Amino acid sequence: LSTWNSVPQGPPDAILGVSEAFKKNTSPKKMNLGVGAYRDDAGKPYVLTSVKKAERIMIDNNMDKEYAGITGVPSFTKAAAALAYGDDSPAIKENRLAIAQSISGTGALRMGAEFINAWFPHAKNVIVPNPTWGNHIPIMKNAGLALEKYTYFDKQTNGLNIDGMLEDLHKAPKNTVVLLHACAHNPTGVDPTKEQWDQISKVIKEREHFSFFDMAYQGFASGDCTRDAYALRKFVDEGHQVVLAQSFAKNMGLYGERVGSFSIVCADEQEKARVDSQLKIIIRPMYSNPPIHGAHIVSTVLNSPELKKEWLGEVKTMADRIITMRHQLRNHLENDFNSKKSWNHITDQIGMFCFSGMTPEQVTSIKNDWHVYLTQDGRISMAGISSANVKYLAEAIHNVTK
Ligand SMILES: Cc1ncc(COP(=O)(O)O)c(CNOCC(=O)O)c1O
Repeated sequence: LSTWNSVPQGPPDAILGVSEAFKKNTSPKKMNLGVGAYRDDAGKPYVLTSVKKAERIMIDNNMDKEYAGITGVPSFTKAAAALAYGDDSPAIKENRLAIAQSISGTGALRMGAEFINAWFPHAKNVIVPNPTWGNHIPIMKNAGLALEKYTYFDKQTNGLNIDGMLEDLHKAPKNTVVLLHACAHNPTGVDPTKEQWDQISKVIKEREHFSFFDMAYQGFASGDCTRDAYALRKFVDEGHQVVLAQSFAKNMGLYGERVGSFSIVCADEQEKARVDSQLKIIIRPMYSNPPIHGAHIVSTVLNSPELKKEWLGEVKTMADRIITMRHQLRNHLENDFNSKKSWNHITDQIGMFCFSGMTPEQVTSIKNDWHVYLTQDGRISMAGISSANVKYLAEAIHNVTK
C-alpha cells in the first residue's frame, strides 16, 4: 500500500479555479474577472516603469546574493514602515515599531497570527469581516486562533452595514482581535467612511479589542497612499497598539516577488527589542530569511525621490483606470441598456473589486451564456475590464439580472 494512499482530493481554490475554467474557454469574447491582479487597458499584466528602472540600478550596482537577516532587508523595512505609518510617525521616531519583512501580505498575516497565538495575553480569538478574503480564514485557523465573523456587508445596499458591524464589535468578548482591511476591502470594495472609522475605533477602544490591520492595497484604492492609510494612522494616533500586514503585490505590481512586511506598534524601544527577538524566533524555523530581490526593488524605489515620485504617479494611474471602468460600466448599464436595477454601488465601491450583487445562479448564467468568468460570490475583479470589453460586460450583466 502506498504511503500516501489515504491522501484525499482537496477542494480547488475558489479564485484560482475561475482562471482554470477561463483558460479552457475558446470564445473570443471571454472575460476573466476572477483573480485580483491588475491588467492595463490592453488586458495585459503591467510591470511598472519605476520598478524596471530600479532593477536596472540594482544590476548596475552589482549587488551580491548574500542572505538577508531573519527580519529582512533593513532599507526595505525602514521605507515600508514610513510609507504605511507616515514619515512623521511617533512610533517610528521613538524607535518603538517592530517590523519584519514577510513573504508578501499572506506571509505577514500568517506571521502576525503566529505571533498573536504565541504572545497575545488574552483568549486567542480573532473576528474577521463577513465576507472577507477567503485566505484569511485558514491563515488564522492554521495558526491556532479561534475565528468568528463580524457583520460587514449589507446585501440590501451593497454597502457597509455599519450598525451591524458596531453591534458585533460591541458584543464580542473584551480583548478580541479584530481583523480590519485598511482600504479597498476584498471582496466587497466597500470601505468605511472616515466618520465610520472613528465610530469603529471608539467601540474597539471601549471593548479593549486589538486591531490587526491588513493593508494590501495602499495607494491602489484611491490613488493616494496617504488617503488609503487614513484608518491605520488614525488608530495609531488614537493610541491603539495595532499590528499591520503590508503588501506590495498590487500597489507596486510585485505579485510574484512576494514583498511585504509585518509590524507591531510597541510601548517603547526596549519592548520593541523583545518583540523583535520573538519575531525572529517565529521566522527562523518557518523560512529562515526572506527573498531579497523584491525587497531591494521597493527599497530602491522608495529611497529615491524621483523613482518614488514616478511610482506614486503609476499607482495613481492604475487606481484611476479602475475608477474609470467603474463609471463606464455603471453608465452603460443605466444609459445604454436602461437597466431598472440600481448600480450606484459599482461607483461607490473602491479598489480592485466590485461586489456586484449577482446571485450564484446569475454568475453561472453569465459564464455559460456570455463567457464572463467571476467567483461565485459575484465579485468582479475590475482590472479584467477594459474600454474594449466594458460595454459587452454591461450587456451581459443586464441580460442576466433583468
Ligand atoms: C485583503 C488581502 N490581504 C492580503 C492579500 C495577500 O496578498 P499577497 O500575499 O499576494 O501580498 C490579498 C491578495 N488577494 O489576492 C487577490 C484575490 O483575492 O484574488 C488580499 O486581497
